[in-house]
Amino acid sequence: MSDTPRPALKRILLKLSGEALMGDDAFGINQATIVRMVQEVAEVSRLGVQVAVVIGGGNIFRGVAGGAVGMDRATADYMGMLATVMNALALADAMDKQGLTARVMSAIAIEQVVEPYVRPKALQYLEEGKVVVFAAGTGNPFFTTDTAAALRGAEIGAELVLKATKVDGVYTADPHKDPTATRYSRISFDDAMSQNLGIMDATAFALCRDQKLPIRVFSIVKHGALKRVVMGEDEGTLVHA
Ligand SMILES: Nc1ncnc2c1ncn2[C@@H]1O[C@H](COP(=O)(O)OP(=O)(O)OP(=O)(O)O)[C@@H](O)[C@H]1O
Ligand SMILES: O=c1ccn([C@@H]2O[C@H](COP(=O)(O)O)[C@@H](O)[C@H]2O)c(=O)[nH]1
Repeated sequence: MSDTPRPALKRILLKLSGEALMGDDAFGINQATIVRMVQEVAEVSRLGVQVAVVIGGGNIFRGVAGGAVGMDRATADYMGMLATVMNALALADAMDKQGLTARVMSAIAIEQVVEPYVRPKALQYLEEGKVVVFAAGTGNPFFTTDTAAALRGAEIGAELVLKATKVDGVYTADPHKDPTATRYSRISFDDAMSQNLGIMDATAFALCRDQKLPIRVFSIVKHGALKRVVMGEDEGTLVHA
């Protein structure tokens, strides 16, 4: 019998920040960065963990920014959702190149480009060991891909939502703005919401809280951090019920 450590999780929902895809660039997708991120995903997928991904779009377009310059907010949000479809296609392409089998499923019907989100089909792909990339967020304006991650995570019965971002956890304040901010190793949903911690939106926190679906926030920039989370090691911040 092998004594190789086994993953602590069977099925995860990984939220990848769109902004993290930029690497050190000003916008868009940095090729070396996406390849490195996909290597980390491939490592946990090959351990037998079922991986579903929700990808953000902040590296290409944010509806709230479009709204701020006078564009109709809902129209701007649809543009933001389409931006996540572009990221999802790039991610799936990079996954296929690394020997993973990826399937992109969109919350908005664009069937010539990607298949629509159908829950039983997504579950089937996960059981088959394919990586499912959920594109177009929730399919509704006025939401975010963090909320899509909470929603899809609950729908597929993920044990944990992993928010992979540029910071290494939840801080007392935005660490990019307040250098004195300190990191929590764990925090309850109620405390995160009552303190208005901007790492995720309140809708995402509330949905995960109600569904008793914990979130772990960790750095996708830190090599090996994703695997450490999957192996049940202490990494980043746990947000719990
Ligand atoms: N209390 C906090 N703790 C940690 N980070 C925080 C906090 N408040 C705000 N932030 C900011 O939240 C950012 C993380 O958000 P991130 O870019 O991953 O989310 P996102 O907006 O969903 O991403 P994207 O839209 O690019 O997919 C961090 O880079 C950090 O600057
Ligand atoms: O369910 C959703 C998800 C996203 N949007 C719009 O897309 C952009 C990009 O998503 P991020 O979560 O910011 O990465 C977002 O700003 C919204 O404009 C949406 O409308 N509905």
